Amino acid sequence: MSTRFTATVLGTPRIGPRRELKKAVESYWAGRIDAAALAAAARTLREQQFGELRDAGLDSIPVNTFSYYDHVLDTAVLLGALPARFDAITDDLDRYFAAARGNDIAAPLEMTKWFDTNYHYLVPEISPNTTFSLNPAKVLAELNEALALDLPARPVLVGPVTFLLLSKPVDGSGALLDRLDEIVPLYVDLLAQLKAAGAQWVQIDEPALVGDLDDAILAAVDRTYRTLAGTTDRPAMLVASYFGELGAALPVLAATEIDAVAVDLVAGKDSDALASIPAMADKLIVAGVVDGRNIWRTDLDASLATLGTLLGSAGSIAVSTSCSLLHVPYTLVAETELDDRLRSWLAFGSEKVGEVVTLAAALNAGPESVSDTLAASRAALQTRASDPRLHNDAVRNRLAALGPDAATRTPAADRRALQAERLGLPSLPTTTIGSYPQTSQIRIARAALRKGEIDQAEYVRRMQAEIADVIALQEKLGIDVLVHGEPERNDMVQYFAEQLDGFFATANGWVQSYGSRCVRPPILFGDVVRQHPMTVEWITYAQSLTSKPVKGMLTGPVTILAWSFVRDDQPLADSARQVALAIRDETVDLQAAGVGIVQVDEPALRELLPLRSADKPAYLDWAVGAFRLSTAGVDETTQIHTHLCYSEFGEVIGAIAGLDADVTSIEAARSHMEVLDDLNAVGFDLGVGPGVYDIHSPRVPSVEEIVASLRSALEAVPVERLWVNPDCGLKTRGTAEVEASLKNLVEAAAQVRTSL
Ligand SMILES: Nc1nc2c(c(=O)[nH]1)N[C@@H](CNc1ccc(C(=O)N[C@@H](CCC(=O)N[C@@H](CCC(=O)N[C@@H](CCC(=O)O)C(=O)O)C(=O)O)C(=O)O)cc1)CN2
Ligand code: MET
Ligand SMILES: [Zn+2]
Repeated sequence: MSTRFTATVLGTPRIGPRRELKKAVESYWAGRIDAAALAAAARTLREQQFGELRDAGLDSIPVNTFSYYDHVLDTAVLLGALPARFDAITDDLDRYFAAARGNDIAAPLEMTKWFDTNYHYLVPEISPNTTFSLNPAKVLAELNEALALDLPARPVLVGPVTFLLLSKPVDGSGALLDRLDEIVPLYVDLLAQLKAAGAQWVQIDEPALVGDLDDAILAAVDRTYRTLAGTTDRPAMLVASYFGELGAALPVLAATEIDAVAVDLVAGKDSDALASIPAMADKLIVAGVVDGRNIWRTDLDASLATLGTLLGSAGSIAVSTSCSLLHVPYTLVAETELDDRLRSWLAFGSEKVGEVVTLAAALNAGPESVSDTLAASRAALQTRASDPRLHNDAVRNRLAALGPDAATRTPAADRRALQAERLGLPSLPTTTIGSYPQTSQIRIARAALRKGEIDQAEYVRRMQAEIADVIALQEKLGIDVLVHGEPERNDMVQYFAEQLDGFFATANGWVQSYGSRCVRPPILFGDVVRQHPMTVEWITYAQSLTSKPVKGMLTGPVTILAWSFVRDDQPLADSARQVALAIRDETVDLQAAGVGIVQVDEPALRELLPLRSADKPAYLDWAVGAFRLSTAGVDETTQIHTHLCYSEFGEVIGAIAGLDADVTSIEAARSHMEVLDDLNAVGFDLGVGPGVYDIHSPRVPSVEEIVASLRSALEAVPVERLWVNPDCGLKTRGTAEVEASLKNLVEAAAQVRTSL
């Protein structure tokens, strides 16, 4: 077998340490730079990164983890599987971006969550007419680029089983695993080409195998990897899993001739199973002991112990991250405002690479060879465990004193009548989800405040002016329940985290969310305390400008946790109750300020759903409980709304009903209102606003199509329960298209009302 390596990572961030790729791609879209300039910017980023990984001491370096937009879209291109509607676009790059973002004639591919992360991939569409063909230009180019720098480059591919399981059958396609016979030969061909180009190793990612496995999937794994590993004309083959354990897929893979398996030893529990599989004895285990999903410094002693137990199970061991570093920021070096103690607890991307190298050195040359590093790590873990900021007795006592009724409201039917009387809304009330366009004016004002170029009073004046514009626009359009537009929020999670004790925010900790869009997940490190109201002044200001009701707008506890880096020293459920209490206090303050409707968004409810069925009920139980705790502090005349998006809701439909929110706005435009039937099936009988148009595209929906959506919704939901709203917030859209779309939405609601 080929030379074995000892230290690697499964993948890397790619947006650029200062979001250089985001800026280059957005400049290309805006026509400010050409394709050559974009390619040059991308190449510079890759070469910098390659150099850093090599200099850090990795002896196998992933390539082809770069992407202009998304690696699943790249895989669809690799396999010639873009839908025919993009065929007319002759330029490769423009066709690629059209598939990602849509254009005037063709809708983009759907976007959905990458397993249980906040990264979104584009869902390939496979129709009976899809004729797969191999387009290896990108992976070969990135391989050659790395080999030219004399790097131990390991091309990374999304595996055939995962690719098909993540794709969507369209135009009457049947089970997609049946299409393996068409794509496995392309992988065989590609493996030969990678070998000919000089690749010693290839990494084939099969994260879908950490989900529920049935016999069909296991048979597909067996068939695929017998074929792929059985070809002799190939590099050494690593099959990588992450985000959980391989479980039953592990012995199946081990029985094939693959050379190495990567296991996630942070999220999964494959280490015991590895020991009992004799076939592992001549393979390499790539042990994912450094957490690629979270930002805490690794307990190196514990990792060494884990590695030690694996030593007897395999031919050899390499140290790695649990998954790609795509999900963490580049480096702590960019965080200039952290206090030194906090900093010592953390490891971002480059620090994790350092941990991998240290662990590999300890394995190869003995722990003495890195004793100083091990000692520093131990000391940092100690200061973290003993830091007083981790515990707040007042919060813990408050939570302990809450009875079960703290999460229970008056029965929904009783609330409905009281709220109807208080709010006096027309039938089919119109509303929006919260945010209005985050214009560059708004972001520049925030940047100016940060740099001290304007003071807080000036910042408040500018945000109030934005709020006044948004209120005026909604009044002009004739919307019934108004929002303030969220201009003051850099992000719907970070905004709250910045004001809560127990969290800290990063200055440059950007992580790709989708395409060129990034987030800076806050870091939850201690008990959560709300020191002061977080939204009341903005909402009451907005309410002072109009006689229509303005919704208070909050983010729910599950979503705040899902989009943060969370503490790993207590169950997530406990953290959720602490955050819930802070949100609950905010709802009560909004109510006291006269606000009659409060929306508590939970777009990430589905995202945190565990990947294996056995773990799902316990999650849904605490998640629903935390939401209810956050919303049951108000009295029955206050109408609670929630909002859900970005997912297939099938598996969480029961939980949605369990939230007991008076009104739920839910993404539905792309799924054609099917979600309403699903809600009926679980006896859901509360208010619901199925999104009537897709906000992810700049296209303005016509009155007729919104009318058609509403009529189809009315087949599933009685008029008394139906609300009219877009699919999600409008922050990524332009002002002109928002105004045109909402005008049509109001008009459509009016037409349907008069026809009732
Ligand atoms: N956390 C989170 N996860 C989520 C979502 C979400 O809203 N939040 N929604 C879904 C994903 N959708 C998303 C939609 C939009 C953006 C998004 O627009 N991100 C912005 C950054 C938002 C932000 O933090 N803005 C800051 C900083 C903005 C900035 O770049 N400022 C410039 C200066 C101003 C300028 O030149 O524009 C700078 O610092 O250099 C602010 O407004 O203050 C971006 O990538 O551009 C992200 C995710 C699911 N996951
Ligand atoms: C990703 S869900 C977004 C909800 C939020 N209130 C908004 O409108 O932006
Ligand atoms: Zn949304």
